[in-house]
Amino acid sequence: EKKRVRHYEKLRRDVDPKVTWDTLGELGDGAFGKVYKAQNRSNGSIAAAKAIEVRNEEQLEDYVTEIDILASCRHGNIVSLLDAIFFEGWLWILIEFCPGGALDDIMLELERGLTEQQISEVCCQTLQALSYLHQHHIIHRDLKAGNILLTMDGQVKLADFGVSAKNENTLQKRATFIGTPYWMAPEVIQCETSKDSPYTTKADIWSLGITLIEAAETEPPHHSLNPMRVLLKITKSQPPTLTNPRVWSSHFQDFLRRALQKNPESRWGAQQLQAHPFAYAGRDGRALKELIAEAKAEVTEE
Ligand SMILES: COc1ccc(Nc2ncnc(-c3cccnc3Nc3cc(NC(=O)c4cccc(C(F)(F)F)c4)ccc3C)n2)cc1
Repeated sequence: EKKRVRHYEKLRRDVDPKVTWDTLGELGDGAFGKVYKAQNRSNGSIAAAKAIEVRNEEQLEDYVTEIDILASCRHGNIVSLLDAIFFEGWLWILIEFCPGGALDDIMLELERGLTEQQISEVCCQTLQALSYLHQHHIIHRDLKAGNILLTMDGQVKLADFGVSAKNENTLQKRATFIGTPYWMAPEVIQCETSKDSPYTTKADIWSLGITLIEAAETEPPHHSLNPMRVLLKITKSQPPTLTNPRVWSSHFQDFLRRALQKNPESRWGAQQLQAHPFAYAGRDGRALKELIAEAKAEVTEE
């Protein structure tokens, strides 16, 4: 019968990506397909390009949600969509290239955590991205240092390299293969059905708290436990705190207390936390610029 071909506003069809984009080299081989660095032949802009093999229209539908979210998110602290092309069974998603890479890779490179000033700058800019997403009723669901990208001038760009499509129906599929649970909020693990779904925007705030501990200590709490044990630990234990509180300010510790409330109702929201002194101190941005310079310098030294 006639193949149903839907039209998606942001998706170009039957255009060979090679006509617009020149692939420069591989960026990594993700679980879903290959990721390349690519340059736009006409304006020279650099992109990260994900190529996914799509067997049929219904599988394409899953990925279109990700493209819709990326296309609708216009914010300085969220990665922006440069192009999306479906050509000869391959879906190409191209977003602005962030030369600094992901925050977890930067900590691996430097073999150390961030300073408190650098953490407050990550906190301030990530909160702005979360505020924007939450105002648009989008929940990230997988916030961690591995999904925080940096530009050369120390700007945070929130990304999501996890399984694509951030929508309810894949939530079920997602639920079957739960990602790494270290950053998961207790209510998400307990699937407490608050109203319609276990997730509320507050789940991202818990993950932000865990991500800031990760930025301070290079690993999230309970990182030595296996994923199954972590689910129990998170739901049973008191909220995690910094291992060595003496080396951190009371503002940082108070911020974590507000974000790592086990009851989502008493957990502060993104807007509220943006006014917290710890996030407010991170408005500057210079400390992150130094972090990138160091990480990049290390690479050239090798
Ligand atoms: C190893 O060294 C590096 C150095 C620089 C970079 N820079 C970079 N810059 C931009 N993107 C990437 C990237 C790397 C691996 C896989 N995907 C990447 N970006 C990407 C992200 C997405 N999707 C999202 O980020 C996304 C999807 C759903 C929701 C959201 C959000 F909610 F955050 F808006 C974001 C789609 C397509 C691509 C190519 N990587 C990466 C590794």
